Amino acid sequence: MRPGEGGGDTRRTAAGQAMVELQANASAAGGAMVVGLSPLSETLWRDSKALPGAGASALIGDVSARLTWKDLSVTVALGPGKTQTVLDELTGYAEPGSLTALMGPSGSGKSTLLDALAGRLAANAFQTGAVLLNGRKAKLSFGAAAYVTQDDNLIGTLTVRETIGYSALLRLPDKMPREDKRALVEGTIIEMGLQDCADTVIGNWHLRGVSGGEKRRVSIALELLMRPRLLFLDEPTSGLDSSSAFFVTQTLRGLARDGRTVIASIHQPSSEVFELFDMLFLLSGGKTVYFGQASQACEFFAQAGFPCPPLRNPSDHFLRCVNSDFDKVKATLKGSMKARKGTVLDSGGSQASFLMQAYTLTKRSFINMSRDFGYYWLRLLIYILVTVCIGTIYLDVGTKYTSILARGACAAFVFGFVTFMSIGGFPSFVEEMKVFQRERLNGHYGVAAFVISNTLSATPFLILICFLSGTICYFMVRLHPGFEHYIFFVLNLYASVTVVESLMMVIASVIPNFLMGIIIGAGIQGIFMLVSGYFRLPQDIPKPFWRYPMQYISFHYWALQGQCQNDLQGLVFDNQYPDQPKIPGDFILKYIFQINVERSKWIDLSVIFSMIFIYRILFFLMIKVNEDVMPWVRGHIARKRIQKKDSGPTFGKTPSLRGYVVDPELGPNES
Ligand SMILES: Nc1ncnc2c1ncn2[C@@H]1O[C@H](COP(=O)(O)OP(=O)(O)OP(=O)(O)O)[C@@H](O)[C@H]1O
Repeated sequence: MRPGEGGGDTRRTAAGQAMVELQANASAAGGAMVVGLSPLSETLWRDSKALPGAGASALIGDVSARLTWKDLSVTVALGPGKTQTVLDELTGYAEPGSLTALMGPSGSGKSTLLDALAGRLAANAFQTGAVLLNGRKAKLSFGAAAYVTQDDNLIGTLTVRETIGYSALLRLPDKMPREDKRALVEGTIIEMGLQDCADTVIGNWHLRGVSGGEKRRVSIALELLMRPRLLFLDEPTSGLDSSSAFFVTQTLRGLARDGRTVIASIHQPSSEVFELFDMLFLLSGGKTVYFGQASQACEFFAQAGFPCPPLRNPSDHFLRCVNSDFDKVKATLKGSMKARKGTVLDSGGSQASFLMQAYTLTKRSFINMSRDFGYYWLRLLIYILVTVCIGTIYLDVGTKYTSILARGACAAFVFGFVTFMSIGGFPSFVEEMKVFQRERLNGHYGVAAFVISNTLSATPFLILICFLSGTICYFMVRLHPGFEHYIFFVLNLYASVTVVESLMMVIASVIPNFLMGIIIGAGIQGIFMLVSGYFRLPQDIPKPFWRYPMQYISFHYWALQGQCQNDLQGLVFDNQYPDQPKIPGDFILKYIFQINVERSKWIDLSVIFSMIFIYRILFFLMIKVNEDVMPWVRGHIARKRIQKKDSGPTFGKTPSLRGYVVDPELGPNES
């Protein structure tokens, strides 16, 4: 039995079994029914733009996707006046029910061709030529076509079933009954052969989960939920051992046999994997080397004088040989390009409402955090440990003369270093950010739902962490006695930790890279700490830049100002010498710590809460800017570069295929 399988969830197992039977019945009936769905869902299923055609039969016929591309060229802008032709006048097609392999040496343009066909080229890349869907020019978008990237961006703490289940809730229409969504999830699990690991977690750095091949299949399953008619996969077998690669490709072949059009870029498949492909598009230096039946490629190469030696893997052989018989391919294709005009594929993003998205994202994020040892449990432990250390060092700090500095240092450490530890949540934010980008819950609502869910899901954990560690610290150090002072201390701690989290999320939205994000986050916080008023007194901090505006945008400054007031105001301290009068806290605040006692500590706290709000808005805006504005800016810059290049000298032209001499044993050499 696999970990997590348990055997307790008999209902699910029964549902799975039912789906197998239903699928078998459906196949027996020629695939004429949409398996396991109620009449309402069946109608929704057929009517919905996002769910075009489920099951084998629905895909074949008027909703099938026939993709053709003609004289497709892609040029990328590399720098001022520098461009590169990555794809050079490629022509080809992909039929419904077929599995097409895009093959070629590294850098030959496989991923670029896949991106161009899927309509997701980088902003600095420009495409000419036509990509036709069922004989018409159409923008391929989410829902009509699915794209599985090389990276499996999944949440490591969720099981396979949960991962697919949440994705279904996030994207399928609210009107579809839950049981039908569940049936669809179970059907997809079966379709992708994931039954055995359905209750196993995906896995992450500290959690052993499903295998690499199973992860790939989960990524494909997530895209299949929307029943796309066209499926693009970028190197679906990369990083897999030969048996996993075979199984993944076999699954893709099964999906193609259900009437889908499946196109996958693949580097160097084994002969068994290669045999599973129907069509082969072989590229070299951005040009077509071979396009046709994969099974006839060996013969084609043999006729051209490059027979595949016995026992050699055909794909190895093809990659070594380069054939320039492009005209023949073009002629073969001429007829197929005149295919009758068919249905325009509808596009559509998530069909779930804003509330459903916000609710599902919050629940999923909450479950993820509660299972994520690093984000929550380890952090809780370290917070408690550190606050016990603080409590021991400043134990019963008292009101002696030396306690004045001790109280200030204690506050600076708690609101500087302890809140700084919130940076530990960054890997979790990056993971969620990447999953969000894969899910493409586009539009203002999708982004708003993501931002809200992030805030809501983290709140209970942060409250608990701050309540526990704040209470330990407050009572061990014996800070200013009184309920109001205790509550202020805990709230100030909560606000400070949350504001750091919010800042880190803004950083994650711009730089979704663990190491870089943590270094940048640590740097920003270090600077904020420096101007907090503890390391240099507030009025001594140089005015331009450091005081205005840096000090005022540093949340450490507001947290420390508030806490010092909370801790010292109303207390009386011993003087340096016993014969001198006692020193009131207000005097210390005003003349030693240079704190404005006229301003209420609650105002300081409100400023931090406002900062949390501002950071969340900034988080929303950054995602929108990244989604909507940045591609436009990059595209504009690249266009300018290409225009400059066109009027200047030529650089970086891809070498012509005709410039190659082919040695059947050694492969191509440039002459
Ligand atoms: N947006 C881009 N900007 C700059 N160069 C690009 C861009 N897209 C592709 N290229 C260049 O085009 C060439 C082909 O890249 P592509 O990723 O399509 O190749 P590939 O065949 O998929 O390679 P691999 O098998 O190594 O992934 C490479 O030299 C790459 O650097």
